[in-house]
Amino acid sequence: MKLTQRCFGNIAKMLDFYSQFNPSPLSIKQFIDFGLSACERKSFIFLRKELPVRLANIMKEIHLLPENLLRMRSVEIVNDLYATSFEEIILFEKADVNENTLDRFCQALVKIRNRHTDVVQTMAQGVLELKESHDVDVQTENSIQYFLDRFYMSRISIRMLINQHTLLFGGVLDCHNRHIGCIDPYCDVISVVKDAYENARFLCDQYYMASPELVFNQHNEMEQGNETKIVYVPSHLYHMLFELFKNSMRAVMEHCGSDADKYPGLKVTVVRGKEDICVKMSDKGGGIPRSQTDNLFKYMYSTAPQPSKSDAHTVPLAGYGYGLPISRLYARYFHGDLILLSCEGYGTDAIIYLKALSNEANELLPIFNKTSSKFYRALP
Ligand SMILES: CS(=O)(=O)N1CCC(Oc2ccc(-c3c(C(=O)NC[C@H]4CC[C@H](C(=O)O)CC4)noc3-c3cc(Cl)c(O)cc3O)cc2)CC1
Repeated sequence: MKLTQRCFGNIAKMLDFYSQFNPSPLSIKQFIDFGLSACERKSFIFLRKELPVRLANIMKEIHLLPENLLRMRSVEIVNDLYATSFEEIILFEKADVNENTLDRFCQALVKIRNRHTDVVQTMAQGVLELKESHDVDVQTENSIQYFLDRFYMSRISIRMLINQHTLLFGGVLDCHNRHIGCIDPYCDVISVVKDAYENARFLCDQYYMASPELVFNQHNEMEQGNETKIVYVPSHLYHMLFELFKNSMRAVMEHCGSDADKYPGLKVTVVRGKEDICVKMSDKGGGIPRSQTDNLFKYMYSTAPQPSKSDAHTVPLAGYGYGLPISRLYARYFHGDLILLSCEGYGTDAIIYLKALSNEANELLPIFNKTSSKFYRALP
């Protein structure tokens, strides 16, 4: 049954109910402290309210999108996925808290996570469908940029909550694993840098038959001489670094030409300060004009026909067009950032800023309210 038919039923009332609550941001410290106490009942009671709140907040924004985007087939598919998941979660609203309920809840979370696996690509397809069927003015493009940043941030946060619960209580316990859910309390930044480099280098070698070397150093202002560790989600850090390495390698190889006998290395500097941990990646890939830098973060600018699976090996370093904007969302999710400083004619520095202290690394969550609604209301 399509969303529209369901929307006139009970779901519309429940959406209004849950969207009146603001999402409750958690810090990495709270995730860790909760994970160490590991009480499944408490987690269930928190999530059976918080997940519908986060889903309802972003669903209300989806419904405010410009008609011509909302009617794109792929956007309708995403809309229905969210409605289905919302309906499944609110079934637990008044459930008895017992073993059976807790098991069914875990299973429901896994089912929801799997259902939403391809949402990034599906939404990108929706944007492509809009570009190919309508003229998109600057105002609409800006509203799509605003919405997608909030939509993907919401998705990152919902998957974080689901992953923590299913990893902590989903049954596969590995007592040798020091991770708390998907968080590593002692994440070694340099080892994630090396992992991301090796995987990006593999793709670069496949396509260009060569790749730039990695040169790295670290400076620990707080514990001189010690390696930089952070309480963080390694997979988030890896995603950001892998994207930046692909971009730097592509720039260097294209700038120097694939017949060069030597390529300028990629320099990575990791700095542990009092408040920030910075990971700076510097390349001599020729850089981009300042006038073009912002475009690299634009979903509409970079949305291109998705490489088919068979093409994936032909242009391995080009993403679906969302790699960089979503990497910036991962950095911002726990109150960090990702910035580009390019010098046209020379090269580009990309800096990832992360919060050094886990109690300052708070989730940054989109909130549906009059302000955000106004942003959409002006749209045609
Ligand atoms: C949306 S996405 O996330 O999916 N994604 C964004 C990334 C894009 O691929 C790339 C990759 C590299 C570059 C690039 C160039 C470059 O290409 N210069 C040469 C052109 C300079 C303008 C010039 C013009 O004026 O048009 C035409 C040549 N120079 O410096 C970089 C660079 C960029 C990033 Cl972000 C970086 O981290 C490191 C870098 O060295 C650009 C684009 C795929 C899509």
